[in-house]
Amino acid sequence: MSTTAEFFFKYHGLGNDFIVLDCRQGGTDIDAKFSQWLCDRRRGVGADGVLSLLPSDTALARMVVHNSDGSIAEMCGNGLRCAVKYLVDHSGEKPERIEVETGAGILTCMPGYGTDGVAEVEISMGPARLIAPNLPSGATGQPFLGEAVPGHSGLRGYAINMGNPHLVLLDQPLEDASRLGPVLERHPDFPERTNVEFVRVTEEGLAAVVWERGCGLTEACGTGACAAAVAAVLARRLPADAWLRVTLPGGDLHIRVPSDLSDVRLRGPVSFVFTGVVPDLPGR
Ligand SMILES: N[C@H](CCC[C@H](N)C(=O)O)C(=O)O
Repeated sequence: MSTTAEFFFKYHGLGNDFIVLDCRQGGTDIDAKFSQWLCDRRRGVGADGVLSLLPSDTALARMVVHNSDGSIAEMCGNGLRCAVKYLVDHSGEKPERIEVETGAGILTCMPGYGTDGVAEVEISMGPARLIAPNLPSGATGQPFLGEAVPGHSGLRGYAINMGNPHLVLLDQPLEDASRLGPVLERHPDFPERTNVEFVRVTEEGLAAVVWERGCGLTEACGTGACAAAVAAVLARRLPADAWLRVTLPGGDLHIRVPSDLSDVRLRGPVSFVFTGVVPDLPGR
């Protein structure tokens, strides 16, 4: 099924790249096959995901996140920053804040402006959730913090949910991401699969590599950076209520974790790349 969007708009946040489709007029989203094709870096446009913007009764738009494997994610931090740049730059206005409906709730986004429209976006990401119901601790309503990952006794993980699931491995070598990421993404105690963060605590904050659910290794991951910072604060390795720098392969994101975990903040740059005409899916 194609979409009611006539044009696509390509953006990235630190190299985590997305195709934005504005479907608010016709209201028709794409299906898994169409998003897989659009994301194909040889046969399609190429991206880590597709962000469909649909009508919303409660916000400027509802954002649906399609991973490059065609699966749907509840939330995407870098993607929401890209969607905000599209929505604001095409509005003819320069609002201080806008609201977007996501799978993690209605989130408030604060654009920062440069010479070419929105240059940076801060997002109020909402709370970090700590209960992973299928992990052993989840059955008793306890958080999974720094415990041995079932079936991987040498790994200690933090299950942090930012609307989407994350398994954070503090002090795990970043170079293990391509080997261990695909195994842990499909860990049986994460029936919806999970994103996996490999994190080193540094003087300035964190260094992280993320194996993303439904995408694989990416240059950056907004919700992953938030989950990594929450884990480091809970482990008392970094301070709460302070802006922390998370260095990813594509660059730096800044995260602020409140001591009550109620409203995690994500801030980072966003770039427009190009636009094009949405063709019908070949062979359909
Ligand atoms: N692959 C993720 C969605 C995109 C998250 C990431 N790109 C971000 O910036 O938060 C998932 O399935 O949960």
